[in-house]
Amino acid sequence: MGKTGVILMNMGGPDSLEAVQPFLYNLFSDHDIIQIPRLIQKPVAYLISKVRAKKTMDYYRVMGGKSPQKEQTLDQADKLQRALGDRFKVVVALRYWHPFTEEALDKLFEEEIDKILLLPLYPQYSRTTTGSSFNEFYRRFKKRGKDIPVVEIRSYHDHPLFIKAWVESIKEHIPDYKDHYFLFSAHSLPEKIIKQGDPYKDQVEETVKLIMEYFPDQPHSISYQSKVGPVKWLEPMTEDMIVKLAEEGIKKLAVIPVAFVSEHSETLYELDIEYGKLAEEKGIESYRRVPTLRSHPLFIEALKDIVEKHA
Ligand SMILES: C=CC1=C(C)c2cc3[nH]c(cc4nc(cc5[nH]c(cc1n2)c(C)c5CCC(=O)O)C(CCC(=O)O)=C4C)c(C)c3C=C
Ligand SMILES: [Fe+2]
Ligand SMILES: [Fe+2]
Repeated sequence: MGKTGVILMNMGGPDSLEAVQPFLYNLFSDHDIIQIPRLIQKPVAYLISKVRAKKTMDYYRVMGGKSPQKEQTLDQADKLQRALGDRFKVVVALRYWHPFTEEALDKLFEEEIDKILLLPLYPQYSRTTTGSSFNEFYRRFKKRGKDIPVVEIRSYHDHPLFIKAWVESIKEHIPDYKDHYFLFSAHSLPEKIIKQGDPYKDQVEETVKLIMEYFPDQPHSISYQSKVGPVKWLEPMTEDMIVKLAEEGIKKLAVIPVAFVSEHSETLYELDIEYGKLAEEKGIESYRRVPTLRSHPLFIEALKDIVEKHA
């Protein structure tokens, strides 16, 4: 009997400054994340990536020259593999930088596999993230000509252990959390995508509602970060919210990146550096950011439970 393969899926990030432009090219070439007319998508992606790379490289320079997402995802895979044991084989497929889906499949098929589970490291489903990783998987998998059943885990935004992991992590990192206002910050999305039926916003709200059941009476709100380009994205924007809260007299703010499970430019640069500075300028005295879940034991337990229930 073969093993059950588990493919952990994430976005990936540049692992050097030289990788920033090709990483951005891969991202803007993806029709699932950005709808540029197909005929011109690749040349336009090339132009945008060339222009944007300069600014994006500045973020990564400040972060030590790379995104830590790959290391953190590999660590999650390692811990999950140990938790699941030998009947499973866990591999990592990143969408826009190494290890790509093709590399993940090579590694997976070094052994006999009789079932595949697709496990995104995006707790809330969006067709721009999870949907894109699934589509990339099927394109590559089809070419292998293997007749193996595939199970999609679309989201786990409401999984009790995922919620518990956030609750414990908030308490661990901000022991005086009761004095802080909770600002849940999630990656934004173009509003058009939500109007077309993407469940992302509803699922983010559900995650927050379930976390807040453990913190009755704690003042809190949700905002969205990291808008790209000129179209309308989900609001309120995190930076506007920080200014508004400061103006309302909030002095202690805890920012909780509820849609991310590893660190990258959006947390280490945008939340910590950019918005940290903004908060200070606006008079916030305690600006604290809860780390992403990474390999928090309860998060690994959550992933293990999700895999076992789908296996
Ligand atoms: C162009 C449109 C984009 C959409 C739609 C989008 C959705 C989306 N993204 C994440 C998570 C991450 N995005 C990251 C980087 C990043 N994202 C975009 C564009 C869109 N994202 C760009 C251009 C970039 C590169 C950085 C920049 O130039 O600003 C990252 C960080 C990667 C890393 O540093 O390792 C993450 C994580 C989600 C969850 C999401 C929709 C729900
Ligand atoms: Fe993004
Ligand atoms: Fe950003």
